[in-house]
Amino acid sequence: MAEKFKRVSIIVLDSVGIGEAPDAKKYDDEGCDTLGHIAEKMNGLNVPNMAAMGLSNIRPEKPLVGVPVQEHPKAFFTKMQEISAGKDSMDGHWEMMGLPVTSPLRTFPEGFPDELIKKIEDFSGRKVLWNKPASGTEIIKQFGERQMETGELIVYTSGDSVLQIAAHEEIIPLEELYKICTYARGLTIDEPYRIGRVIARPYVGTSADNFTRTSNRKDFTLEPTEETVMDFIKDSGLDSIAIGKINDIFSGHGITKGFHTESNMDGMDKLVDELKKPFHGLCFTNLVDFDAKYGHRRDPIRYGQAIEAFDKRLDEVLPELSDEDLLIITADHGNDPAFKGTDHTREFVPLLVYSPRFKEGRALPVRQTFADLGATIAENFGVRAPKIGTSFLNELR
Ligand SMILES: O=P(O)(O)O[C@H]1O[C@H](CO)[C@@H](O)[C@H]1O
Ligand SMILES: [Mn+2]
Ligand SMILES: [Mn+2]
Repeated sequence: MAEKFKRVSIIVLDSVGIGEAPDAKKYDDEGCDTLGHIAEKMNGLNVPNMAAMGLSNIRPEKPLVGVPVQEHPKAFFTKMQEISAGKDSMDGHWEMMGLPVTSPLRTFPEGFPDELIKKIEDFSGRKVLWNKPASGTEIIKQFGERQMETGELIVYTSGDSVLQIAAHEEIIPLEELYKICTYARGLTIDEPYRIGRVIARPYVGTSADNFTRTSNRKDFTLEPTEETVMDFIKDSGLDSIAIGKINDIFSGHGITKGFHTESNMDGMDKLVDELKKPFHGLCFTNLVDFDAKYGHRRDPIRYGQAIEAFDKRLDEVLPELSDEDLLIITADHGNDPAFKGTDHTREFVPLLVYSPRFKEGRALPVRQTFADLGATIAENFGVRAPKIGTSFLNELR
């Protein structure tokens, strides 16, 4: 196969947006800017690796505080706009792989209909608590102790198309929680519910002041409605390695090997391990802590520290790359920790494209859809192209 790069590694920094999208108003997200606000709150972001690649060059008109614009950026850089209707992980990742979600998935700002809740109660033999939007860490503070006494299910949602069930691991065993989620997933695939994700949210602890969620979180995502670039890669006999929640997001489709991760750092450990082996194809990593631990929690300082910790781990990634490697750093949506509310924000996402083969990078045109990424990878491996998306492979020289 005459591919340009033998290995393509994508790292999705979950929710690390780079400024409001042109359609942010439609989502009531005007003024959001995940990276920009974090860099301000940190009084400067210390990310030498991404800085050298050209992170601030993506927006020279408003560089990120502490991230100098480079005269000779090491990577090709730009930002991408999302065309999917939603601003959740599923929409973002599917669109990257050529499958935008154009008909909006259902959201339930008033809670889920009684009929659906009743079915979950009948199936589980447990009563449902709350059934409204909430922040996951707050809701277990509020109801965790009660759940420990009564065994009720804490069901909540957000601005996204999600049905989440929080359950204390010692009260509602994991296996039972997953069973209930699988049942709820089955009920909510088609209209009138059509929910993007059912998410199991297990936690442990003895009282409200020490409840902590565990990495046994599990996302039951809708099955992709059509094949994606992931399938095209796998079907061509190439490796398609998934690290973190990628496997859940694609319901295992188009994946030859999937790794569950405990944290961003665990995700980076696994990526470095894979890079040390001679794979041929795609390695697709999602680092979810940015979103789950800091974005939804509206904690800009710890969010910023996590970005700095990630950048430091690039010190171990970069030496593993040869001229036959392409490394792509991007994100799936925004989640500005300095913004109102606790939901995702409609933003551009950064795109850094690096190979040791490049003498120097430069600006790529702003991408009109995340699908340009999938189109580029498909062209690289000579596999079927997605229905939408413009490859920028030829510009990488
Ligand atoms: O507040 P927590 O439980 O982290 O939930 C958040 O996580 C979901 C998935 O990213 C979002 O839709 C939001 O509800
Ligand atoms: Mn996400
Ligand atoms: Mn999220």
